[in-house]
Amino acid sequence: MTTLRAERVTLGYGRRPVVHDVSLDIVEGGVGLIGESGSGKTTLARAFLGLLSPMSGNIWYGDRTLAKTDLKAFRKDVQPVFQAEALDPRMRVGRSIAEALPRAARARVGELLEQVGLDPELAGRRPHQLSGGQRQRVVIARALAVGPRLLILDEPTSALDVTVQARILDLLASLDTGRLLITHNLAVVERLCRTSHVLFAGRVVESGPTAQLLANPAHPYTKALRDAVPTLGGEPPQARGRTEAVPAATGCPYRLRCPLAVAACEQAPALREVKDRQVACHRAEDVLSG
Ligand SMILES: Nc1ncnc2c1ncn2[C@@H]1O[C@H](COP(=O)(O)OP(=O)(O)OP(=O)(O)O)[C@@H](O)[C@H]1O
Repeated sequence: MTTLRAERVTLGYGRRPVVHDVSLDIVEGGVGLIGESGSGKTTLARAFLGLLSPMSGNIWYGDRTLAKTDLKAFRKDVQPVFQAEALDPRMRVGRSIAEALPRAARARVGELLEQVGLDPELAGRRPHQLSGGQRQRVVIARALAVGPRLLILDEPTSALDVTVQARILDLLASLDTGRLLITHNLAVVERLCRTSHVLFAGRVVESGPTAQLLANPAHPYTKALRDAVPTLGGEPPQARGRTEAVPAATGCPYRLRCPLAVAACEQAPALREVKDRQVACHRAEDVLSG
């Protein structure tokens, strides 16, 4: 797999950086980006798609930076899968898919619909005449039309109910493309991504193998995210720290919310290796053993 890689990337809008010094490889087995709203997930995804240039650092595709890559070929290799609402409401879905195909290959629409588990007859419908799950399958078929090596998926199932979501996840898991998946749904990363990165306030605070990271978090924020997932019939999640607190401007950005914050947290922690993780927390060992 040709790797797509961010190297010490800072990204922003105008002159305001919102993603800071992030390094991240899209490796085999799927990579998840987890974090709350506003943490910078979509901004990073836009940079990986070549839609936003870094303020500093580089995005590499194989041995070239995106600035020096043939973007036409790159856009065939790396395809976005966004939410189904992005489909043109006036266009028949078959035409939406055909638009992504080279002229000579337009007959492949039916085949692509079948590949994502849809009846080719549905090509003549408009998006509002399909269910939410069917629309999401159309979005996936459209992304697959150009034969991509890598999919960049932004909340691909968040608008769907749980059973439909499960079937879309089965479909995505069956595809032989690489993937970068953005979500706040931990069950989704667990299913589709072997490696995950947790973003807080535009910084990676923890990276590692998804299963271990969720079973035994090393950063208090990962732990809070995991513990906030309600379980049927389980204890309600306990309030830890102040969830409404804005990121701190100096020191550890999480310290105003963190129940474990100590004086040392006024100094920003660097990402460091702790067991099978990279974690930016002075108290990672305490979190792991806690
Ligand atoms: N086009 C834009 N212009 C200016 N600021 C922006 C723009 N898009 C995003 N931002 C800001 O950048 C920060 C990160 O936003 P981003 O959309 O990447 O977060 P996110 O983690 O994807 O959030 P969500 O889960 O809500 O989509 C936020 O503070 C947001 O307000």
